[in-house]
Amino acid sequence: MASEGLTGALAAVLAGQGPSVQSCDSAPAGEPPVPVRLRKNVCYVVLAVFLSEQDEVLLIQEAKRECRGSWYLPAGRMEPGETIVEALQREVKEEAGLHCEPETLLSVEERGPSWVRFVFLARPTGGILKTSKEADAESLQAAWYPRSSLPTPLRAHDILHLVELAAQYRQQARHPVILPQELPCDLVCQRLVVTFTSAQTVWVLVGTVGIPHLPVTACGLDPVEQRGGMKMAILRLLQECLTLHHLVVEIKGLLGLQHLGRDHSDGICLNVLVTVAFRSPGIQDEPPKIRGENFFWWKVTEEDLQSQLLKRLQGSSVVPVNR
Ligand SMILES: C[C@@](O)(CCOP(=O)(O)OP(=O)(O)O)CC(=O)O
Ligand SMILES: [Mg+2]
Repeated sequence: MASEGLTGALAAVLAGQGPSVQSCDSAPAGEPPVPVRLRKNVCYVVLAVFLSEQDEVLLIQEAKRECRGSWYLPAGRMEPGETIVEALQREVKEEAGLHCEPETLLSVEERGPSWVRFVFLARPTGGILKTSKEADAESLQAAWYPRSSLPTPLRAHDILHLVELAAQYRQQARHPVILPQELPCDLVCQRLVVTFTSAQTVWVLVGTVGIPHLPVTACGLDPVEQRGGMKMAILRLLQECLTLHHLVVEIKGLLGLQHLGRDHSDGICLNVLVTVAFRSPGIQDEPPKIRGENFFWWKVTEEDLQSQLLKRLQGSSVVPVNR
């Protein structure tokens, strides 16, 4: 029988929130992971997609020598001490002249745990659009363009997919609003909602060290985990308790994001929905066996929680995490 705390934690994570990270259930071999420091061993980037009711996209013209004159979405590297939303609002003001509010996370992109980009759908809330008269080192100007005819050259074509994500979200929101929760964290880590479903029953993997909790895996900044991406930390934890070769593991995406930024707390915790299923198509009514004492399968029987979880699973109602 799960504790009330566990039910509350799962409900909070499904609502895009979540408890602050107390400890990790899995970490890279060797030295304990060092606290991350922005601009020292991690780089976080924020990027805003503004899509007007007239289906126009806000683009900025880059001033940097290496991409001068090319067009891109307002984006930039976070600075120590700021929250993710403060960084987004600063970059949009600097590059486009506008005040803004984030509507929701659209996507999280990673090139390993030391480079993570947070992509937001955002809306303008004031300010004056930057024209070429206000050109400076941050950007030459900003302008709205029809989504069907963006200017060239683009700094990089990766933004085309992001603009499409925004248009799809506007057309039909596939996931609830998900915004960063300001909670302290020292590492780049992932809290996992690992599920096994059979008929209309769903089990969730629970860590037993300390009080029962949703397991947390710390991401390493070593070359192996950099090359393998953030999924390596998830597979490492699962390998510690399950026999993966007869299972299919699917990392569905983000349920929530936790970061503080202030007080040198530069870590992030991604709350990630994961499914495990047996490779063999036979009907498996029970979840796969767990090795050791550090985890168990919790059958979610609380009706509302179970239906919320099944709904998220069936609809893949999560923010995509892409490499
Ligand atoms: C790194 C980017 O996602 C763009 C954001 O970084 P900038 O080069 O625009 O940084 P700032 O000078 O802080 O605005 C592009 C990439 O290749 O990742
Ligand atoms: Mg920039």
